[in-house]
Amino acid sequence: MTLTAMQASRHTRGICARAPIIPVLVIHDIAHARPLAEALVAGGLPALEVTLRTPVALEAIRIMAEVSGGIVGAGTLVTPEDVRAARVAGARFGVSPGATDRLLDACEAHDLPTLPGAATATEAMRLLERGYDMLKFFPAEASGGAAALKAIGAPLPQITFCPTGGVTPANAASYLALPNVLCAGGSWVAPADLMAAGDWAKIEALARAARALS
Ligand SMILES: O=C(O)C(=O)C[C@H](O)[C@H](O)COP(=O)(O)O
Repeated sequence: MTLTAMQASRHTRGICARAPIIPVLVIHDIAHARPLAEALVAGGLPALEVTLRTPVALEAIRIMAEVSGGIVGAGTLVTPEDVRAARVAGARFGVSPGATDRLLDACEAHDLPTLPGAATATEAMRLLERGYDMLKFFPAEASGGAAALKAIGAPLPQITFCPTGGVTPANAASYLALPNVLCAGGSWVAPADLMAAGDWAKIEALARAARALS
């Protein structure tokens, strides 16, 4: 089967509607995969983005996909090979910092609903032309933050975004208050030091606090 862009956006929209925050995860130790996913899901954040930035990322996706209640996706999709590997590992959605036709062709061919990245009105319009209306706004803070996204939303209200990159507990609410934002991505719910310490209870508490954002 081949996924259309509109089907993909409908799917990623559903995932983004599940919780206000999608944790952006950088996993170095495969032993962290399962307890991390369990803590985040228990804290109320079911959609998890595992970035393909570490050697164990694909194996982590495989393990986390077994955690009940979670929806595990692959981040940092850059090449068609990333898409294929993410799909084989069991990723149920993809996230990319930007978008190219080759990457989107691969996502559609492999049935991987994807949240493609855009940082400008032109990039967002190109993706909309292709049928994508649920996008990642990246890098959110460096691209002007909530003010920029609000301005983009005025002429392009049909596009919904998941801002990611520099989103923190302090600024998340300013994004989530915008009508064109469904959720935001952030790495703060799974800090490297808490993961290294195996402090899953504290990570669950961070997830719970993120879940309460609106
Ligand atoms: O690798 C990817 O595809 C990404 O998704 C990049 C992430 O969006 C940012 O690295 C998250 O940024 P922070 O929340 O500021 O740490």
